[in-house]
Amino acid sequence: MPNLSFVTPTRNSPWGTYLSQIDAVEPYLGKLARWVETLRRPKRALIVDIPVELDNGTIAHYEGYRVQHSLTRGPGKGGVRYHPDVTLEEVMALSAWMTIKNAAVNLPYGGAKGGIRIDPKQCSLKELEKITRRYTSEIGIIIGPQQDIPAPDVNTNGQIMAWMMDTYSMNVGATATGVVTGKPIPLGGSLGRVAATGRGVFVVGREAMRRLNIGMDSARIAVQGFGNVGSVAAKMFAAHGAKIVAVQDHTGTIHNDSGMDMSALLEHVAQTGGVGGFKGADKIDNENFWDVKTDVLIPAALEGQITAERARRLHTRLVLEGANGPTTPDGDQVLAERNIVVVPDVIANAGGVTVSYFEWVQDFSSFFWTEDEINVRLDQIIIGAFKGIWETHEKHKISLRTAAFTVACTRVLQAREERGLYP
Ligand SMILES: NC(=O)C1=CN([C@@H]2O[C@H](COP(=O)(O)OP(=O)(O)OC[C@H]3O[C@@H](n4cnc5c(N)ncnc54)[C@H](OP(=O)(O)O)[C@@H]3O)[C@@H](O)[C@H]2O)C=CC1
Ligand SMILES: O=C(O)CCC(=O)C(=O)O
Repeated sequence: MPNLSFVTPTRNSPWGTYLSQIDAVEPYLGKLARWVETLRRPKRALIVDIPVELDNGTIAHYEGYRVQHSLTRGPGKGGVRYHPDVTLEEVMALSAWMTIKNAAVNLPYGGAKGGIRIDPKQCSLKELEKITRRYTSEIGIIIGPQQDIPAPDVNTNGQIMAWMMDTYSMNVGATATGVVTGKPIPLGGSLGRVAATGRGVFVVGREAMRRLNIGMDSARIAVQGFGNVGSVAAKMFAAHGAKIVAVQDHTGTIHNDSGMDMSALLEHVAQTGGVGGFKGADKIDNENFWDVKTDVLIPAALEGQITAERARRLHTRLVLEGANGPTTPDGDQVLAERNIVVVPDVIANAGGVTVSYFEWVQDFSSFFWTEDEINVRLDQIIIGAFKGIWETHEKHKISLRTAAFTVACTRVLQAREERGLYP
């Protein structure tokens, strides 16, 4: 492990996972490998204290982060996560995966990510607004439409982006719609952004399934996480004939061997807040989710879910990583030994940031596209990027993850070399 004094990663922790992915790509970088160390260090990491007065009158302090892993190919870009387990180490890894993802689909961005260590389910709407506004002011010294552009991630949404945009705009004295993406449509948001990540998961999955001869009509799919990414992906796969046989979130794990009715499940989740208790499926133990017989498994929750132990139990042919970093290095090794194909996060979930890029471009030009135009362009970019990664995987006989990293790191390090080091 490189000697960064401010984190202590382990082999399967998020930053440790990212570092092992960089180790794997190094032999495929040719002469650019002399620059690889730049990828093992974030360019800039900001830790902020967020003091707020709660509804009961007490003062609470939350820890917030914004990490800009790379600014080599353009401004930082990446979401903001609200979760009680957020740490600097996790945000560093998430920001580094943004560098790789943005380069893998050739968007003109570096990579960044932010987060607050908080359980937003315990906060009132008023408290959430205060926390978001204070966090935005604190990280305001490093974000901006040309510097670093946040977006939604776990437990953040259009409302939070609206507060961030408003706070930043008040602080700079001008409306700056391009400072965040994933905004509501009336504030310069883009059509198609809410569904974009799940749509990208579906499009990449369909491309991979075609290459692996997995028929859509007969495909059995399990999804972990039924939020923005998992629910849209599940709905799209079901609409194209696949069977969603298992779904898991914090409220439980449900299973139906004949496939579930997605409209009814979405309705149930809208009413009750989770998949638990859904009448159209049986409840099973959470750990048994990993034993369900499937063709495609979509982890769409958090990091570190597919451990070596779970990877040994999977009955599937394809893992489609909707979440960022869901597979540990040990899990990845077991999947490779078992010939289970993994389409990595950095391409499988790149649809969201791609439409964020469209939103940013639309905000700058103040000219807005139709949803059809957005979806056609999204599909073109994602399918083209996946094709290039697949060809690299076949050419070097390497995993799709190492192939995606080869394409992306080559772009980042070429830019690094051409920019040079000194002001
Ligand atoms: N939103 C986006 O545009 C993008 C998101 N991603 C990644 O996709 C993943 C999901 O993000 P998103 O859908 O936006 O987040 P959401 O907050 O919308 O949903 C997260 C989902 O995961 C569930 N979940 C959380 N922890 C667990 C767990 N331990 N076991 C089972 N389920 C769990 C949540 O359940 P519950 O509600 O019950 O807590 C919820 O259903 C993350 O890794 C994120 O970084 C990647 C690219 C873009
Ligand atoms: O839309 C964006 O800018 C970033 C989304 C994100 O955080 C991700 O892709 O993980």
